[in-house]
Amino acid sequence: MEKPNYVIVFLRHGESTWNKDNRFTGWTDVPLTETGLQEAVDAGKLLKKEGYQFDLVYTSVLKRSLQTTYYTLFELDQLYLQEIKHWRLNERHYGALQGLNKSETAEKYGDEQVLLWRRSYSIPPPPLTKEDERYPGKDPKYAELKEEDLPLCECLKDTVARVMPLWNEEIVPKIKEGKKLLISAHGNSLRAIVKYLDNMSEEDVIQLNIPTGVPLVYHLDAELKPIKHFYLGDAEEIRKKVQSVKNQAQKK
Ligand SMILES: O=C(O)[C@@H](CO)OP(=O)(O)O
Repeated sequence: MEKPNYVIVFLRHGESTWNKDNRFTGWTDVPLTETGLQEAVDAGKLLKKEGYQFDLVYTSVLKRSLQTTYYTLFELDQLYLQEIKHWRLNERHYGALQGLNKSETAEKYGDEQVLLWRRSYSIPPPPLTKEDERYPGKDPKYAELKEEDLPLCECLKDTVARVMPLWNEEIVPKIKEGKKLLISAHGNSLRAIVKYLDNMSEEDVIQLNIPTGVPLVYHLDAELKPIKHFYLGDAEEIRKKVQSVKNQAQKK
């Protein structure tokens, strides 16, 4: 088997309160549930058991990713690590869908429309207005951002466009320095990175669903091309978790 030049681990946050309520979340800053906290602890235990240690951590600025990182690093006994919190790793902005129940939205607009909003590459959800309370320009977390960087909604293509500058300008140099990185983020910001790394087609990325709280390991060659990737944990459990993400927007 080809020996990797670099190893990087991605982690989607554990279950959030809005995952549990089955609502479109995006940039809404909701916390983890008890189950989500436990998923983060379990991810840390698993990483420890498998011998993973990190040099540096990247997270989004949303608390479900920050809480997950904290509990995971606690189990790894690596809370001392430097943690870079960056808005470019935030979840995809779900626009005016944020707050709506996914299956009720499917009842109203149909499964096909909701699948396009959730998983298509270039069809954005309906946008917010700048007057909307949910507009990121009203949130002090984003006070330093330029107006053109504040989304009203995003399709996955838009998320790729905002994640990639961080990937190329900051994360890639760190990988090349030999730093072992943990990237703690979200279902769709991780889909954006995985699409790029695996050079997935716009059609194939529709089928990509990333489960909560399961470490996703990538082995990369010298050019940072993936040699292989795999989830840590029980294959059947992971299959069920992926399936449940996929089915979230089914009509009741
Ligand atoms: O609501 C969201 O922000 C995301 C992740 O929870 O949902 P989906 O899997 O439907 O893209």
